[in-house]
Amino acid sequence: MKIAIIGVGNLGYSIALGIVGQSDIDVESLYLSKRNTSTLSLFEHIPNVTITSDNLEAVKNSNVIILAVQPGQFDNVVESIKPVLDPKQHCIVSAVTGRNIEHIENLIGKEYPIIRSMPNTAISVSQSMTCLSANKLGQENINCGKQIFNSLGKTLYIEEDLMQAATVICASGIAFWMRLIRATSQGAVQLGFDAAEAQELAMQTALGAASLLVKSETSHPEQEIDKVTTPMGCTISGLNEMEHQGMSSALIRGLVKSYEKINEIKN
Ligand SMILES: NC(=O)C1=CN([C@@H]2O[C@H](COP(=O)(O)OP(=O)(O)OC[C@H]3O[C@@H](n4cnc5c(N)ncnc54)[C@H](OP(=O)(O)O)[C@@H]3O)[C@@H](O)[C@H]2O)C=CC1
Ligand SMILES: O=C(O)[C@@H]1CCC=N1
Repeated sequence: MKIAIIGVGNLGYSIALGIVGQSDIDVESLYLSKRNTSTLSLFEHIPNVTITSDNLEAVKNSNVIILAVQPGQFDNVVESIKPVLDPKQHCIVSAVTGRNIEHIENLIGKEYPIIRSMPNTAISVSQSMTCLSANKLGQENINCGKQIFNSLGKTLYIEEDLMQAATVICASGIAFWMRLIRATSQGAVQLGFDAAEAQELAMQTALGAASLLVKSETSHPEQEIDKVTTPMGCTISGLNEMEHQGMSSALIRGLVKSYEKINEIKN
């Protein structure tokens, strides 16, 4: 694959890190394009990686075009690369929030494979949960997206009308889980651990909890909770207090609030 990432900011940079750190993807070349390339020095001496501020050069020399600019920058960027787009050469993979497939087709035409993707920043460590949807040609070429995103975590193909919800759960979800881990660290410091120890305890326990579900056959959180909550013990006391304080409710309401906000972004 010859890949171009157009817009190498928070997300594009994470995708680039994932791609260069992953030997499972057969990448012949990787173009990283943004206006100010000084932030890309980490990639300077990596074989097959070209850093450029020329989007047209990146697109001409690639066949998978990953778009990772801000929604407000998207239309101008797509219009500017349109003259060098070729439906026989290019598969378009957009990671841009709130710009749906119909919108992209209206900009470039229906004759392109278009894959809409929603990765998260854990793609930099090959642990993204990436949701994908596609137009008809994109579905026929879905392997070009799956080859990349399956190597950098897991993928789920979804109907496009679930993409906003997927963004909240998976992409914003990184921030939500970080805050839960941070709050656990703060509690651990109050209970006597130093900051570094506290973070290690919080991180590894979060990883362990998720791994139990990923690896077990039963895969239901409440079954794992039952194993830990000794009758009249400390776990159930703490857990019930958290629920009295609205933990599940706060999380669900936060997810719904994010969803309401993302739906305010106009196509
Ligand atoms: N951050 C996240 O976790 C996630 C973000 N997203 C989506 O990904 C998209 C990008 O988000 P994020 O990475 O946070 O945003 P950033 O602002 O960090 O990145 C956007 C990048 O685009 C570059 N850019 C802007 N204009 C151009 C242009 N004309 N040509 C080439 N590059 C350009 C900017 O660099 P420069 O100014 O140097 O050109 C910048 O590095 C958004 O649509 C967001 O909704 C999706 C999932 C997760
Ligand atoms: O917060 C946002 O709007 C974007 C979409 C998902 C992650 N960042």
